[in-house]
Amino acid sequence: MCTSICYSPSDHYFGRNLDYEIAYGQKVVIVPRNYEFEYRELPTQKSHYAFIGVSVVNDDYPLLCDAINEKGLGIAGLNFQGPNHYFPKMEGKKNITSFELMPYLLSNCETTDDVKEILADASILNISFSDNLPVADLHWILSDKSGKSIVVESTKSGLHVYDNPVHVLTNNPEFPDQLIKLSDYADVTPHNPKNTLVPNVDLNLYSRGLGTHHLPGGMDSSSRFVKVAFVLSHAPKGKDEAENVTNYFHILHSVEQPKGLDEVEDNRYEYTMYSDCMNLDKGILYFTTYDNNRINAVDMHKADLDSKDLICYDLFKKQDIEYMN
Ligand SMILES: C[C@H](CCC(=O)NCCS(=O)(=O)O)[C@H]1CC[C@H]2[C@@H]3CC[C@@H]4C[C@H](O)CC[C@]4(C)[C@H]3C[C@H](O)[C@]12C
Repeated sequence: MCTSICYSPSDHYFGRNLDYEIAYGQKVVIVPRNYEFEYRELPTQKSHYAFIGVSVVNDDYPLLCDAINEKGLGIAGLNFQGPNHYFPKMEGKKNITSFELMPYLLSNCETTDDVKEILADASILNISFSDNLPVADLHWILSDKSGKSIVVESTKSGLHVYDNPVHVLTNNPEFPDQLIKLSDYADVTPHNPKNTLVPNVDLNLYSRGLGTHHLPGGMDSSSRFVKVAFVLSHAPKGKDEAENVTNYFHILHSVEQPKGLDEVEDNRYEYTMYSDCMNLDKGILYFTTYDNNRINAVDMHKADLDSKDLICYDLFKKQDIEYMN
């Protein structure tokens, strides 16, 4: 499972929890403007917008999990096994493979409106990157620095682009169904509830936080969708970057998966491998990992963005405890 959000207190902060049981050796990667992209069915691009994100690097190619570009557009891919369907090559359409979608959109778009325009005549091509890598069944959330979010899903009925008013995405079911389920929790509130159950009885409201009593807490995709939508929509605005980044991680970590709770096969558990927070306005990527709670950061603007070569930084690090005595 995964969870992605866009938090917009003033600047816009985009990113995700990557929850899985297999580490693919992800790194923080900067793709500079002159790194050449050869696409399977689209013209080669010698230069494009620069971007930064978390990526598997295979044969010097960035297989992105999530990233933002220098114009303030962010995109993350989340598992969508089941409803997902990619297509054979379609004449008269832009055929984009699923692993090319993120780099292609980040290379060419500034906003989610640009993305809608580019995808109007596109189809997601059912081709794997190489014989030893599976085709990943994904859907995508995109946000931009105007604060808009959209979701892109390719299903048997075609390619769909939805406006995303709650600025969150998890996994199945299809996005419109996730939105409908929110209604079941419409009365969840940060306030202590008013007793409308037995109004003439003086109930002892025995705890703080009873307004959230019915908030789901499961590891499953719809529970995380509802919970993070609630946490995000009530998150305070910080007064500076550090406070906003701190708030952001508290929102995402409210739906993180500790090891041991989500068994995917005998004795194998999915857990939150990393969480990242990318400032769409400033081009900075912050991250924490399962084994390292410290917030680490990479600023794309401190790198040579006119280069031709990928720039990589380690993501998975050891725990870093400050012993005080
Ligand atoms: C596993 C992750 C989703 C996590 C998630 O949502 N877990 C819910 C499980 S569930 O919903 O409970 O079943 C996804 C998200 C992005 C993916 C990479 C995208 C690039 C590349 C595409 C290639 O084609 C295959 C290899 C490749 C490196 C991909 C590996 C893997 O697929 C990644 C990491």
